[in-house]
Amino acid sequence: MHATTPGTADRDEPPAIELRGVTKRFTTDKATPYTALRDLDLEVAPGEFCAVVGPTGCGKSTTLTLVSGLERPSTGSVEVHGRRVSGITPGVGFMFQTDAILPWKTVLDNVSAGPRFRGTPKRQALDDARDWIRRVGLNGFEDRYPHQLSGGMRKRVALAQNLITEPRVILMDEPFSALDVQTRAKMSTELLALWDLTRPAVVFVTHDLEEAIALADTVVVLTAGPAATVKARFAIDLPRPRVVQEIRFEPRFVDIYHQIWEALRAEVDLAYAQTTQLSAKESS
Ligand SMILES: Nc1ncnc2c1ncn2[C@@H]1O[C@H](COP(=O)(O)OP(=O)(O)OP(=O)(O)O)[C@@H](O)[C@H]1O
Repeated sequence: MHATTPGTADRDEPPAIELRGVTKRFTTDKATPYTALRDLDLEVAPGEFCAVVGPTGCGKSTTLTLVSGLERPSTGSVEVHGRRVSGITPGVGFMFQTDAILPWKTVLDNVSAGPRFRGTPKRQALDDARDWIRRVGLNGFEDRYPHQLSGGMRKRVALAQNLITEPRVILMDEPFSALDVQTRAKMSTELLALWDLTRPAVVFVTHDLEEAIALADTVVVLTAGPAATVKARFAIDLPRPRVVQEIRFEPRFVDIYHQIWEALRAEVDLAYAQTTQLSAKESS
């Protein structure tokens, strides 16, 4: 695997995302605070698709909340496009496990809500929303309400809601984990095609190493918590465009999977051992 030249990165441009020496402690009801992350460095270039994997509870979501500005680091710095994050970061889109679409609004109103909130005139916002609804494959569903859509369709609405605002950074926390396996792979391929239209930097958190490799330019492996940090970073040299449903059968994909799994396995085992020890202690 060699270093990638992601997206449309310009040599003089600052990284899209840069975390330097980040430690994050949470205060808990116990006497000592819980250190979720320690001395974590992470850099994502403009246009780069970065997947973050690691054992359960290691701090993947916490890393995203620091980039989004929802949480502040205890020490260290977090920058987006060369600016230190303080408060909610503008120009950043989010997609989480549970979608944030409004049940009482139609698809069209959901997708146009963001631009309207930002002051785009109604007609323009509706035209742009129709364009994005078409791009995510929901032509003809503009007047449906979320409860009238399948899980995959709701994810498409959430994608359109994000992409219509043309974010330069998108943070995704297991966005497709609630979908069945086939829909999930299809959505992943569609995500790559849509990402290619505007090439935002993406940080995609997942438990699924196959999904991470199929999507990303770079896979970052975190260590088991507490005090998680970056264990290793792998550049994924699989050609694009990729069809997620098929790429996992390529011999190169299997090679890469083995290499990354070597790094990840020890952390997963450690996290598992910690959890089982903890529950044994609690039940004794
Ligand atoms: N607000 C908080 N207060 C106290 N502890 C927290 C808080 N948020 C997260 N933590 C702890 O920090 C650690 C990292 O949590 P985080 O949700 O970032 O992990 P994760 O890798 O995303 O987990 P998963 O893979 O299970 O989704 C966990 O031990 C969690 O309990």
